[in-house]
Amino acid sequence: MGESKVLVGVIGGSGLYHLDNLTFVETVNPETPWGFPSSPITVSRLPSGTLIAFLARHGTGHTISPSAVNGRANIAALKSLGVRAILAFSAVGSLREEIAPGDFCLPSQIIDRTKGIRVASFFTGNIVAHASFADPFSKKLSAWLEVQVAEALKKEGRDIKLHTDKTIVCMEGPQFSTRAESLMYRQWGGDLINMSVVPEAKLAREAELSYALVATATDYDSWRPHEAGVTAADVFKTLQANASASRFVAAHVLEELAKGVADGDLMSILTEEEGSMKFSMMRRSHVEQEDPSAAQQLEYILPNYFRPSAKQ
Ligand SMILES: CSC[C@H]1O[C@H](OP(=O)(O)O)[C@H](O)[C@@H]1O
Ligand SMILES: Nc1ncnc2[nH]cnc12
Repeated sequence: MGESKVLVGVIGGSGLYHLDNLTFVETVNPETPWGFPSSPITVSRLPSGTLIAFLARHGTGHTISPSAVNGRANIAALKSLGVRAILAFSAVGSLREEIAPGDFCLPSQIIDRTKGIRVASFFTGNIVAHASFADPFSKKLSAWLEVQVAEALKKEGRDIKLHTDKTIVCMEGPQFSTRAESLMYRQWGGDLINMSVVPEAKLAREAELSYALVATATDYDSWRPHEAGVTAADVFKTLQANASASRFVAAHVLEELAKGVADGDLMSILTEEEGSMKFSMMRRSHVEQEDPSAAQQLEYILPNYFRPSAKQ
């Protein structure tokens, strides 16, 4: 990898275990203070020369259930490579008639229905922080993606629809929802449902990384009257086609991002969240009770605040 840093990380979800058209550079498997990521990370070079990192959320053989994904290790490992922004892909159920299986979506809001069994923060020791999460996806990155994903889907040529500004429900799983839950999520304003975006988006925010989700619909979940409820077989039917469209979209988006960064006009998108944790921490400069091991762990993701010389 030499001196060059990896600017963008891609997290592949169900069905998306690798990307296309990239020049392989190396595979790395950093051990973070929170353990190893879900899969070794593939570092590749785009045609323009920019490096990107790819990580399979459920492992390359899809061996990790959504509740067992080590989100902290995944986010920390990507950050340790120099990544500033994450493009995450996810297979989702649709809670709306107009979002059909095969459609793409860039959500803007999350309803968290995970059950507290996933570790959802880097701040679990005696250093307390409350990250701002009103807008869970990076706004500039999502707005830029809207244009780029639409352009990519047009080029792809299969007339795939793109929806924006939607709300995604993240449930615990691994079982799918009941009909009553599915109907309730619609009443709550949910448009999509998955099992993965929490805590990934929360951890990315704590690590000051720009984060956006590219969701691809695989099914109508279980809210439609007179229709059978969703099964894994339904999801598998569209998974391969969605993954191939996602690879096409990723190739286009990453190349455009690399061009923009080289021209100097996109760096502000990649660094949108940088500095956002500065006033989120309850550290009091006159209190010397901070656990040095907690500070040392946090230095891995937030070196600007936790390098020994950076104590505020
Ligand atoms: C295979 S259906 C349920 C499974 O698919 C989605 O995974 P990902 O978000 O990683 O694409 C969903 O969140 C569930 O984990
Ligand atoms: N219906 C659904 N519920 C939760 N996660 C999903 N991923 C794909 N389809 C899903």
